[in-house]
Amino acid sequence: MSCIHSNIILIGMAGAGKSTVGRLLADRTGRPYIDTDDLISAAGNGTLQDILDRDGLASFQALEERVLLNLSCLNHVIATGGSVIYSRKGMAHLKKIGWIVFLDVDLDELEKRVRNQHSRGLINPSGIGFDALYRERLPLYNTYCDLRIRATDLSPEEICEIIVDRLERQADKSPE
Ligand SMILES: Nc1ncnc2c1ncn2[C@@H]1O[C@H](COP(=O)(O)OP(=O)(O)OP(=O)(O)O)[C@@H](O)[C@H]1O
Ligand SMILES: O=C(O)C1=C[C@@H](O)[C@@H](O)[C@H](O)C1
Ligand SMILES: [Mg+2]
Repeated sequence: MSCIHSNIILIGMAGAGKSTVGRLLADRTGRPYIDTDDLISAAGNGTLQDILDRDGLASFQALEERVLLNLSCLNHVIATGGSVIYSRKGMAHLKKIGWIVFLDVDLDELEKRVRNQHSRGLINPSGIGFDALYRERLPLYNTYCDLRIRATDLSPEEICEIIVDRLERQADKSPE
């Protein structure tokens, strides 16, 4: 989908900076900001880890899918949870309503940022280590994205400017 009038949707691993960049990008582009993790927390009455511990993985993923399918906004910035790529239906819906940007951060940097792997509601269906989880997910993030940003050595502000620049170039190309 064209990015001009649609949502800008950030995907990537836990710790990639989706929420940090998402808030900046919302301010910079004057779009409202939504974080699907907040919607899951509200719908599930607890932190992500509470919901996982209380209801189990399958229920968490069903709730996440419902949250994604219920998104009907336009022109928002949407930060997602790292696990959205496990929902085929959810991702098909996101592709319809927005322009998907993958924040691609190297494993070494993610490991430095994600210290609380066992309490942050990490979705790990195969029960593997963080490095294997990264390798399992990488092809999925790449498959679903419209734009990939190699974000490892960039500040949130620099990432935000790259996205804005792409948006503006897209706007220049569109017919009146
Ligand atoms: N570009 C960046 N450079 C350095 N640190 C960053 C960058 N972006 C985010 N961070 C830091 O990394 C951590 C994780 O960021 P953030 O919560 O935005 O990630 P996320 O992708 O939303 O993760 P999750 O999937 O868990 O919601 C935070 O401590 C944040 O300050
Ligand atoms: O990457 C993940 O599996 C997730 C990380 C959490 O921060 C949340 O975004 C959500 O629980 C999924
Ligand atoms: Mg986040």
